[in-house]
Amino acid sequence: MTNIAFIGLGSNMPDREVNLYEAISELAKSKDIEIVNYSSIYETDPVGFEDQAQFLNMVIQVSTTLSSSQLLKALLRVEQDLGRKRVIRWGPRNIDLDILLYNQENIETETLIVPHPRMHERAFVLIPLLEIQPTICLPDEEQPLHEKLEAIPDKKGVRIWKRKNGGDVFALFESSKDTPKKVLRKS
Ligand SMILES: Nc1ncnc2c1ncn2[C@@H]1O[C@H](COP(=O)(O)OP(=O)(O)OP(=O)(O)O)[C@@H](O)[C@H]1O
Ligand SMILES: Nc1nc2c(c(=O)[nH]1)N=C(CO)CN2
Repeated sequence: MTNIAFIGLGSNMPDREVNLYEAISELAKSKDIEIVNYSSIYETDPVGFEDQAQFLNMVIQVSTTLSSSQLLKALLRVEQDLGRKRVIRWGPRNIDLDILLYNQENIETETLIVPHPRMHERAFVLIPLLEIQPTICLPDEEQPLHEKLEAIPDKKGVRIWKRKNGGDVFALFESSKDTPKKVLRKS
């Protein structure tokens, strides 16, 4: 069975762009995960714990044969492989991967809550998610998510960093070499 999930990515430790690229590249290597769409990259003001560097955030859409718990394990493994260290809750991280939505299921286990419990109050999640899927709703909800975004007072804290080029590839530029790295081909 093929499942559709939306994953939120964030990084606020250098090199932020490369961290996002490497996480996406690691996920794309899995035979069980196909990346089918992705947002632009946004630079965002930290929320929750504000005394830290600005983040780069984006959202990707995946098609996967993994269950939600297997997908979480895969995300945690990528975070581990990229050397993520948890010091302060909501503090600086080189990479953070969150399952935002998994099919249109409500999931609650000891280790996994989907939809992500804070996504509806985070412009840094909703703006890239709605870029991919403008009419998306939370499971069992009539209200489209864009209406929840309109209710979030401060959206200034989310600014385009690298617009998805709309072509058939999403090109990330390494800050040093400035050579595009083809990360994904849109299916
Ligand atoms: N939807 C989800 N996506 C990812 N992790 C989740 C989710 N729901 C629960 N978790 C659990 O949260 C744990 C801690 O996640 P993490 O330290 O990355 O939180 P955070 O990203 O800093 O904060 P937030 O959850 O507010 O984004 C993970 O080990 C995982 O077991
Ligand atoms: N702008 C921004 N702020 C955050 C972020 C994030 O990804 N972007 N992640 C957090 C914990 O998951 C807490 N605060």
